[in-house]
Formats: sequence, structure tokens, C-alpha cells
Amino acid sequence: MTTRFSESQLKDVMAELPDWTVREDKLYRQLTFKDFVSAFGFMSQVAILAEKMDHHPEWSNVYNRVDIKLTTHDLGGISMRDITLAKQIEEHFSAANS
Ligand SMILES: C[C@H](O)[C@H](O)[C@H]1CNC2=NC(N)=NC(=O)C2=N1
Repeated sequence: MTTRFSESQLKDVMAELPDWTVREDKLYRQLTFKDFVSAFGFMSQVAILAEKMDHHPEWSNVYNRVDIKLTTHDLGGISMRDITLAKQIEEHFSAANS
């Protein structure tokens, strides 16, 4: 059973996600791609992954930019499920930009 992180647990796990910040009980990251097609391709891949994980991002897209917020609605805060998804998103982002 997944639980919501305490402040100190969160501080520790965030060390592994240097490009993410915490805002209003959500993990936050803004990504920029070379164009809309790259941004949307990335979103399509993450959408498939999120559906498999049964854990879905709150996000928006404007042209080459994708704003992502991750939180666990069922728990009202950040949990390991968000950290796992954030790490997978990082891997997809690196691949999309290499
Ligand atoms: C019933 C189903 O397991 C839940 O509603 C899932 C679906 N996707 C989810 N996504 C996110 N981000 N948080 C959740 O708590 C969540 N719960």
C-alpha cells in the first residue's frame, strides 16, 4: 500500500530528481522541446506509460512546452507513485532530446 510522503521523506527522494520542484503538494517540472511534434510525441509516450501505471499526470502543452504536475489524488499528496512516474518521464525526456 502506497503512503503519502512526510516532509523529510520527500526531501530525501527529491535529491534524485534535481529538475523537479514541489509546489502545493505536487511535483512540478516544465519541459521544452524543439517543436510541437516532439512535445506531443513525448506526451503520447508518457500517456501510454501513465495508463499502464494507472497513474496520470496533470499537464498542459503550449507549442513546444509541456508543464507537468504529479500528485496522488487518492492520498491528497505526493507518494512513491509520483516519484516513479517522474523518473520514467525523465527517461523519456532524455530519449526525446538525444
Ligand atoms: C481508480 C484508480 O486507481 C485511480 O483513480 C487512479 C487513477 N490515476 C491516478 N492518477 C493520479 N495522479 N493519482 C491518483 O490517485 C490516481 N488514481
